[in-house]
Amino acid sequence: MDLEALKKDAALRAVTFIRSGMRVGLGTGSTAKYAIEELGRKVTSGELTGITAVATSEASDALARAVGITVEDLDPRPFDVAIDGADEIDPQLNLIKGLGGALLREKLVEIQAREFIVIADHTKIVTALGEKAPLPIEVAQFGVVSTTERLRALGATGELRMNGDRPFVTDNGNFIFHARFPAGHDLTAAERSLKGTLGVVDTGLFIGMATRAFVAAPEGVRELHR
Ligand SMILES: O=C(CO)[C@H](O)[C@H](O)COP(=O)(O)O
Repeated sequence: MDLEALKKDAALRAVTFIRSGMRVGLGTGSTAKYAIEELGRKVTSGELTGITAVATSEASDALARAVGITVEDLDPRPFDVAIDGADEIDPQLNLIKGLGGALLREKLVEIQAREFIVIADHTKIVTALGEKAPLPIEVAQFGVVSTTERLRALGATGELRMNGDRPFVTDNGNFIFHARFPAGHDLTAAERSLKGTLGVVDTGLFIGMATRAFVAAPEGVRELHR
């Protein structure tokens, strides 16, 4: 079974949690895409009515509108459900997110979700965050060299995410630094100092936010709880 089929399996399971009238947070990335498409199918077929959504990126916003979902701006009302992918998932459902470049809007939306469901294929499961993926950190463009020096002083190595020969620019006009830390570095403990670093807008550490995960493997979809 290929990874795309697994991502879709996980996404479809998560969408079964959405009921008519719900306000939904829509994630970003290749797994979240399947959830948005499935939700659009249920909305346009009339299986679900009264759905409103907020998207976590311009790309997901455009996709959601294209498949018939009513998309709104973010306001302080809670979401009944938010569904999104992840780059790493630890046993407590702490996450690394943001390799798709959308971590800030994802965190802004998912922090307001009563139920934040993570969808992924089995390759995203780790025993400790940072095992496989770099940690994406969104940084202001202005002073980026100074900011990355401050991050290096905290033990990070890494580089700016590039788009061809220029730094990748997020939907919010910022850059992304892909940080790596020495083996055994406790990323959840480092969150406060990383976030407190001048020039850092936010990190891809999503600690204590996910309530549930659907993780698809060739044997089937596993449901995980915090
Ligand atoms: O955090 C994200 C985007 O900022 C994505 O959810 C994460 O990168 C997983 O993406 P994919 O489903 O394509 O593997």
